[in-house]
Amino acid sequence: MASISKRTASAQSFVSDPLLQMPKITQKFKIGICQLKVTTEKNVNILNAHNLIQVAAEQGASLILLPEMWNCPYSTDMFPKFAEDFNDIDSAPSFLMLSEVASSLGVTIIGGSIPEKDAGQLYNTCTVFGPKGELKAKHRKIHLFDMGKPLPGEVQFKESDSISAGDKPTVVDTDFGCIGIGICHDIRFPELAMSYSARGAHLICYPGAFNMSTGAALWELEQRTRAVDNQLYVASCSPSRDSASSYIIWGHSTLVGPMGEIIATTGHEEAVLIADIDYAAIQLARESFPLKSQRRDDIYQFVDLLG
Ligand SMILES: NC(=O)CC(=O)C(=O)O
Repeated sequence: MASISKRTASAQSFVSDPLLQMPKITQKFKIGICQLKVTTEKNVNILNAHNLIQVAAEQGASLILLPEMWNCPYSTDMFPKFAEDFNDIDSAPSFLMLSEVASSLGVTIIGGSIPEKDAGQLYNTCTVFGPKGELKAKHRKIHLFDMGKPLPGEVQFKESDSISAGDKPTVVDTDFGCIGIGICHDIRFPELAMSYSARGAHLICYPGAFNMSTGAALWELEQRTRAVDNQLYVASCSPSRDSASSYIIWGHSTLVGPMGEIIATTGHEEAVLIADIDYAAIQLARESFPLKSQRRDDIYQFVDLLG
């Protein structure tokens, strides 16, 4: 509890070239991706997340990623019931558990997302904790999952029925590189990934909960595209599948390398995926395909209004 008041929010770091920053960070490490089973009992979900974070750390992971909405079923009527106010940490057990387990295990946690309540609004929010349990960043999902015409056989979903959209991109400096955060539908916006790359991201983490049709069609494709276009690592983490729920989740949490290659993936059951990241692969990809210097800014330009 005492460490909470010392937390600092220091997202939004702006690094011009990730390769120049490499000596200051750990370049080779294991990521642990916890594809968690989510139930209708919040306390069960918290205990389960705690246990699987511990398993990931015991298997050597120093950076641990959780799924979108890991403390709550992915359903707009559930979000208000499971939401936590991070300004009132005594009533925010999910938030508190992440801080405490990061500190007790000495790991960095990209905390998936949970419903956050703040000033009468709800957000779909990812928190990032450093190895002393300090809150390093908070990302509120920017692009809400409001389906237009559903894909054949698909359920309709309108996230904005209960959630408000965030209004800031999030790039955070950690001991394990500069990490951009997007939540699920955020992955469909290449401009966000490009802006993270331009700010020096080595890795973009996407907690997500694609469903059976969007997952089969697009989950892997979107991750590989964001990775290869930006020549960086992409990690995704989904809840596991519950075939009895109203929104059936695809699963298949994955790590993709900077050439768009799948380094590790899993099926739809609960799993702890451990995979190696080596940022030297970013340099290799960029040496083979020096896209940055080959860009034709005289013909087209990417304008990052916040950059
Ligand atoms: N949770 C989501 O944002 C779901 C999504 O994007 C999808 O395609 O499914």
